[in-house]
Amino acid sequence: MTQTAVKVRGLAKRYGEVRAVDGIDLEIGTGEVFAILGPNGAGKSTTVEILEGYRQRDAGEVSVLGTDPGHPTRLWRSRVGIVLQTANDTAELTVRETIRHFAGYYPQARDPDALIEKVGLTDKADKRIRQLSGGQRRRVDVALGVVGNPEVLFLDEPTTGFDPEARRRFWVLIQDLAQEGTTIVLTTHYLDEAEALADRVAVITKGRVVAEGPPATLGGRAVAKAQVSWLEEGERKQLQTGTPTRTVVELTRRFDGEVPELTVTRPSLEDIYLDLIGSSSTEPDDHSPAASRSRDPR
Ligand SMILES: Nc1ncnc2c1ncn2[C@@H]1O[C@H](COP(=O)(O)OP(=O)(O)OP(=O)(O)O)[C@@H](O)[C@H]1O
Repeated sequence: MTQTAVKVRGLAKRYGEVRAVDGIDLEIGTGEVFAILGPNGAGKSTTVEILEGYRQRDAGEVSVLGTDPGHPTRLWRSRVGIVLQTANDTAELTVRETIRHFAGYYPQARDPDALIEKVGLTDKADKRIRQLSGGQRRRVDVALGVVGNPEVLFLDEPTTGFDPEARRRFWVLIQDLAQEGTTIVLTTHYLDEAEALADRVAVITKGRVVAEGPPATLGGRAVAKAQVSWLEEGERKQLQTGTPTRTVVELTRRFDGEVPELTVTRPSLEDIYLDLIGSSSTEPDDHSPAASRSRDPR
């Protein structure tokens, strides 16, 4: 890791009796894409909202770009990008008007039309926000999160409601931003998204980090046993093995060539994730604190 963009030590936050965040440590390097995974109610949004400066913590140390988000300055805010839940305060403005309007708040804003193109809304640029579909509005939200050219970008479930093509387009946008050196912190329930985008992931359950690492090696994934499966005398056979190549060689000899319906698989990120969270998922309350946040970036 080069420089540290986000540092969290012993972070804690309670809501009454609920320990939403219960001693989280994180360190995210400049330019890293970091995904926070976890079941509903695990404490992801609370953590991200504290990092964004939208929620006060009870305990712990937090630094984002060297500043405590509990005491944000105006300059710090202009260096941090946040994708808020869809708000309706610009519903009567067009996509272009909205993005131009918010670009005006930032010293080093992106070119609004280039950004509209990047999020795939060029043909909707002159439509009013209220005329857009849910997924299209979400793309406007993402555009507003990056319009200020932030050094750190926080994305809380950014692609919920996107169609598959919009998700892929969003991934390309995130990869572009990462290439430009933007540090990106995202929460997601899509494990393929974490796998495609993240350099490292942290899995949170009940307000604690239970595993952390690159998606390819998380929770011992890289050294987990492979499953070899084939068809023999009309029956599906399966074998868990740490040496799948040797097994395949033996099978090839035995069958004297092609092994019927041979597959070799290793645990997916989803398998590992489900193992990690076990039965510890907590039920969500049906409130959405983020929905009431203001979009004004000042
Ligand atoms: N404003 C609040 N008041 C009271 N309890 C809250 C509040 N916000 C969150 N909680 C509780 O804190 C816990 C963590 O919630 P949080 O929204 O951080 O989880 P999450 O991991 O983001 O969940 P999800 O995946 O469902 O968005 C949950 O038990 C939730 O019910």
